[in-house]
Amino acid sequence: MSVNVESLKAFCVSLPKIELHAHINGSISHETIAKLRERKRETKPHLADYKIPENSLDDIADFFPLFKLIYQLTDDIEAIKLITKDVIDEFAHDGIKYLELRSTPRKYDDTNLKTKEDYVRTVLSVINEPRDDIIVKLIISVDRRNTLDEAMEAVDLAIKYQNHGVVAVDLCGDVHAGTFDTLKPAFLKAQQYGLKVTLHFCEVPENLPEAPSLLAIGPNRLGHATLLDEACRKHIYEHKIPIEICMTSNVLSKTVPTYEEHHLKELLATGQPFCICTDDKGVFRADLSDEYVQAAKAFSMTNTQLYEACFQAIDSIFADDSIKDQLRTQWQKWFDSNTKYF
Ligand SMILES: CNc1ncnc2c1ncn2[C@@H]1O[C@H](COP(=O)(O)O)[C@@H](O)[C@H]1O
Repeated sequence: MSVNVESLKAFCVSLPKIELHAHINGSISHETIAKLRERKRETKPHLADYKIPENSLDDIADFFPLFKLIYQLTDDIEAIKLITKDVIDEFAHDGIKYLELRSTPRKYDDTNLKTKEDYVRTVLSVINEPRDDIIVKLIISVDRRNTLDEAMEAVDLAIKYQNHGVVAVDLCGDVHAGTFDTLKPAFLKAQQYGLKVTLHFCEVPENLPEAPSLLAIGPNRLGHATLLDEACRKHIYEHKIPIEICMTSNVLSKTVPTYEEHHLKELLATGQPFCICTDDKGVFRADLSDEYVQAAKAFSMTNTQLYEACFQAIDSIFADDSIKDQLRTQWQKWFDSNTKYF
């Protein structure tokens, strides 16, 4: 099928969309990186020419070290405010109406970002700025490299700020590092306090042995779920656990060979719940509208199917039912006034 990519892209931008899997520090655009470099010109001259390298990954293992430099640019309160604001503005500009950002709290002795609580409060101060074009919530990430004490600290912050925009906790980080079982008590505590849980799941085959332990806690969503064995597939499908799909991230980090071979195909065919997401739109240089374009091209999705993909994702958000209802009304209104596309 030949597709007019320009009009497909315009449609995908105009489509009201939901983003549920976006790491703040991986989502920083090149324009914002330039602003960050400028801020640090005197204190960190070695970063004066820093750019996020393009198409540089031979393997997903090459991805995680990128943050050693990105974090040097985002190590103070003003930088965290700047990146959070710019990332939200960029998502809003791309037609996202509901956004769950996620981030791993950090602290530094030699900047004004003295505690992980400072980090969370700073991100929330921006997320909670009133605006009428987008709703934003926060998921607090626990890094696989964390000790249990560090994971508990992150979860305690999530609990403390649960009524101020935090909706869930996430397990993320270097897929070859750490073990879930070490961190599991922290996730169980989060659940006891009513927080939702999403877990990066089987991005690489080496994660399969711990998969039963991850599934046993009853996660509300899973990130990626790229390489499933039969037992995982059966569990996820029976429990209809929504999957956060990040196609460009998977293809560029080479955990999936091509868009056409992406496991979204199977979710579409079997009617499983999913949400198309960006993961790290700065590093992978693809907006959410681009991800919809890729899905449409790879799986010959019609405009109606793309709209339905966005609409069904509302069921998987972590905000409460009143927000879900509000979004469904907003989507329906958009649909009614955009019949030209269908
Ligand atoms: C490619 N797939 C992925 N798999 C696992 N973890 C990922 C990831 N992409 C990003 N992160 C996690 O998010 C952090 C950056 O954002 P924040 O500092 O938290 O805002 C990275 O350090 C990594 O731990």
